Amino acid sequence: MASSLLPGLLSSTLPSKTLTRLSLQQFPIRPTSRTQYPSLRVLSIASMAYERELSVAKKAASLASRLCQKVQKALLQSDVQSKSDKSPVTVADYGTQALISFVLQREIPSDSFSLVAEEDSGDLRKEDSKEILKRITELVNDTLSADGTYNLSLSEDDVLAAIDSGKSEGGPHGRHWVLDPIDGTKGFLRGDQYAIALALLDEGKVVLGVLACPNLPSRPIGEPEKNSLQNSVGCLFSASIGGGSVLQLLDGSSPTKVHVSTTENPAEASFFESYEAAHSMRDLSSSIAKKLGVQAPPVRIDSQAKYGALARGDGAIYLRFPHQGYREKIWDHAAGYIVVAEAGGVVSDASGKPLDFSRGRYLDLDTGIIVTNQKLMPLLLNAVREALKEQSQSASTL
Ligand SMILES: Nc1ncnc2c1ncn2[C@@H]1O[C@H](COP(=O)(O)O)[C@@H](OP(=O)(O)O)[C@H]1O
Ligand SMILES: [Mg+2]
Ligand SMILES: [Mg+2]
Ligand SMILES: [Mg+2]
Repeated sequence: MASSLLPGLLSSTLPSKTLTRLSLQQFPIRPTSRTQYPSLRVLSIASMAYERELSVAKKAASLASRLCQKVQKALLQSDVQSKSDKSPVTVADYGTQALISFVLQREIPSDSFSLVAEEDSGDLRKEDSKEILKRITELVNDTLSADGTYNLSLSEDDVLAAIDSGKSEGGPHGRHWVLDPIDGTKGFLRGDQYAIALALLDEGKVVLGVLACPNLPSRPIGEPEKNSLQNSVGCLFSASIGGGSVLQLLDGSSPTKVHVSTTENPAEASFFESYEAAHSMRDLSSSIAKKLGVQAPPVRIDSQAKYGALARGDGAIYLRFPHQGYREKIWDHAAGYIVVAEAGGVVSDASGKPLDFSRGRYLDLDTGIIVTNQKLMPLLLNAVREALKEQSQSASTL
């Protein structure tokens, strides 16, 4: 539980009077009101219940975006490490996890939640990681001090403890924050799309989610630039249960409700898949798209930015079919799931079952994940069924 998160962090590093509230004007911690979002409907009772958590999540993710942007601009070879599963991890993944864990711990009663997050500090505690830990600690402190909300500095031990507070197993009871500090690390390294993804599970259900996509243009993907407003880059999607999905720029401006594409015609629909060929079976996606009558070629984007783009109607379908044996983790989908669901979309496994985020750190899935609007889902499920049948028939004749 959270009382064991960041042991000693607050008491050991804070001057006693520094329990200040967050100050960023564009992401106030005070409950959002109708006057701030004049174009929005009054939020439902359910979403009001998580209003404070939502504003804390937005604040934490936007702070983390600044840290990531700084690292991405000046990425050093020494900023990148390889995890035991050979996947990449950078100072920005660790820095973001420490920063967000710290903000949650400061802003939300600490005995009321746990944190399920992707990274851990194992590699950073090794003798040859001293320099990298120093750099992460500097990054976190620079980001905090540039923001000015917290008048304090974290020690290296605080940073390690903050990262390790994300070891929770989650599960069906209580509240668990779910964090992917950088989703799409490979995209981040290429200078492409990535997302900071933070969601809250309450009694096993995703009740809010925030997706910060620092490299996502405000104009729809695939649409040419038209004017200077459309040239802005950096999107923050947020959603809470019953409250709809909102997109604003990362600088806090232009909050608007978003909705998934309403197209009923697969010939007009475009589909998203992973940029990384190793993350999803492209032959299978292409066979599904063909059966459905989709004309456009796949749009390949890294990270949960796909969920955000789909929530605002840039494309109508997202197909994800990992190779056999791969186990999906909850932090790769929780925030994206609620952003799409609250924008009117449907997210399910390949057999049409809803995703179950209550089973711990992994999703227990049937084959793959498919996302689209309510009208197209029955057609998509038929196409998936047929394509999977063909795939297994051709495998058995080999
Ligand atoms: N072989 C594989 N199959 C499917 N997903 C994989 C994978 N290897 C890594 N991933 C996951 O794919 C995520 C990126 O998703 P996408 O393909 O949509 O960009 C990675 O998140 P991280 O970058 O947070 O590690 C990682 O969890
Ligand atoms: Mg990773
Ligand atoms: Mg991820
Ligand atoms: Mg990640």
